[in-house]
Amino acid sequence: MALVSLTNVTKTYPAAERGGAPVVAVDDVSLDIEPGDVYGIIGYSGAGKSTLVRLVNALEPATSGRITVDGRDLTEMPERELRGIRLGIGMIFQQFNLFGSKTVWDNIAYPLRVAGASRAEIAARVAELLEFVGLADKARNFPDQLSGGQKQRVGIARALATSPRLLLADEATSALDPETTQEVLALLKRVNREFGVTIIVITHEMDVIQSIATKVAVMDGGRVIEHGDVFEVFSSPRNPSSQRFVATVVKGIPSPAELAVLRERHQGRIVTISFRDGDVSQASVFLELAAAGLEFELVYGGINDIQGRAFGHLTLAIRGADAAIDAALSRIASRVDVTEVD
Ligand SMILES: Nc1ncnc2c1ncn2[C@@H]1O[C@H](COP(=O)(O)OP(=O)(O)OP(=O)(O)O)[C@@H](O)[C@H]1O
Repeated sequence: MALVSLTNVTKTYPAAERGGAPVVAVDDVSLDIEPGDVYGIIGYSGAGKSTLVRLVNALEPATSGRITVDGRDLTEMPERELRGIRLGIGMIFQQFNLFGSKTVWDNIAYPLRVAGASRAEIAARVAELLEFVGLADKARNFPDQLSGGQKQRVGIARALATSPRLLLADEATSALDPETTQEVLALLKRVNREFGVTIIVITHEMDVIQSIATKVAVMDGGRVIEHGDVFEVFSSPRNPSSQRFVATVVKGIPSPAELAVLRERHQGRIVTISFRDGDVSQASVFLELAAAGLEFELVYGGINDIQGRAFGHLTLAIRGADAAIDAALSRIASRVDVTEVD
């Protein structure tokens, strides 16, 4: 059974001005998040990602549709029970949201106190979590004595205090530099693997998804326009809008401006060939072109790695008789994706 299940969920906000149109922040979204998933939700600013998280976290009610967490329907649940649901969901934020006047220890202890844990339980759990996030020596420090990465590790420890099954991370690494981002992502991976916590990661940073998510949903205008296995969605996005989004982060796809430069610099037909792990080898493509007597050079390219599986794009300038190029490309296109730039 899915841990989080959304069925035809819509969230509408009233118009900001009188007479204006209401804002449909989440539009008819259906999504299942299975136990153990690290589920990425991506999309440009305003796509509806944060709203979706607030609905799952029961901070706001959906306008229509059904949301279940752990099999329990949030839609009709009284406030008292919703509070219990919220306790079972950890949350980390871009700005960390730590209590500045409390020590690291007290920040992590806070949710346990709210949940009514005993002094001994709190002491044991906080010590365990400090050890887990590698901050045992910072217990008595205050948040403003910590680096951004350390603050987020405290945020993670606090979110895990009540042993939630689900962790929501809303732009949790967006305020961090690339190296610290990788450290925090590695910690989230451990949270998922060692504690079996299901994680929903909201981000506009595709490299975050690439490094930790197993599944991804792409949102645009409140709708989920594509979802599935990260490798599948990133290596062959089907929806034109997700293709544009993916192209901005995937290595090897020239932007329109770069293509214009390539066309100026190189003679011949410009063709991008996309490879996926397990597809045909690059060598066989080059051999095919050479066997057809065509001259070609590699003018742009890149290989991406998503959790050990590779895919990439190579752009070639090919010169020779048009008919020979057409014949070679059609043979190649029967085995890999070929896109000619016109
Ligand atoms: N409380 C609110 N009242 C009115 N409109 C809202 C409210 N919250 C969000 N919206 C609108 O809903 C849409 C989706 O916003 P949301 O914050 O969910 O997007 P997002 O994908 O998380 O964007 P970002 O990455 O910038 O946070 C936007 O048009 C936003 O202006």
